[in-house]
Amino acid sequence: MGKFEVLDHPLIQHKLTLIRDKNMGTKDFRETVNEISTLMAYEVSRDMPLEDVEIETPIIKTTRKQLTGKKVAVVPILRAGLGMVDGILDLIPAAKVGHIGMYRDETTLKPHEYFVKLPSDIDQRQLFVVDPMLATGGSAIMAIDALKKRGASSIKFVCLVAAPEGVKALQEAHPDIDIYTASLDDSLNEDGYIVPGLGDAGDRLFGTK
Ligand SMILES: O=P(O)(O)OC[C@H]1O[C@H](OP(=O)(O)OP(=O)(O)O)[C@H](O)[C@@H]1O
Ligand SMILES: O=c1cc[nH]c(=O)[nH]1
Ligand SMILES: [Mg+2]
Repeated sequence: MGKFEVLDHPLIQHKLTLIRDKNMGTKDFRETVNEISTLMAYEVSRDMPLEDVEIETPIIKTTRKQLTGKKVAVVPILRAGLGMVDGILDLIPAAKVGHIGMYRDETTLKPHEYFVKLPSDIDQRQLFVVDPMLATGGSAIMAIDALKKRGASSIKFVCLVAAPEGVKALQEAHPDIDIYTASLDDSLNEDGYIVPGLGDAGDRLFGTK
């Protein structure tokens, strides 16, 4: 079974509380989601492998560490996942970005895929699949199905808020992936929204309500 981690750094927790407030406007919401995503990228990249490399400082030759292993691609689940991309690229600027478009039918809560555009070498890359909300888990499961079908094998899923139902479903469907969230919330309501949650992340990021 992959990891399941709640990233409880105080800065992440504080900023998450700020964006839960229904009175926060689009500009501040977008900026703060990016800030949280940068902090989460720092935590999620903790286990990136290092190798020894010989360098020469102005003083002596020495052997020090540099990153090795798979290069990264960030894969936002559209639309709301887009809100996390720039914050992650601030820390990992050389990462490629793939896009998976997914919307959840408001009545059935079933996800529908409408767009997939990925770097050609996703089978060689460490993927960070990002979406602020893991609710029923349907969208994340379908997005990761689409990635695996195209050869992806190293996948971390990063969200801001997760419902217990979504975590369970995602772990059952894809037991090999690591899941990182800033919060494990209480439950889902009858409309499929996370409680307490932060509302509709896509609408709040893009002002579409
Ligand atoms: O776990 P699930 O039950 O599948 O729900 C979570 C999905 O719902 C939201 O997207 P939405 O369908 O609202 O699309 P949007 O990002 O374009 O607003 C959210 O960003 C996730 O992708
Ligand atoms: O609470 C939720 C659930 C799904 N999608 C959202 O944007 N918010
Ligand atoms: Mg939405």
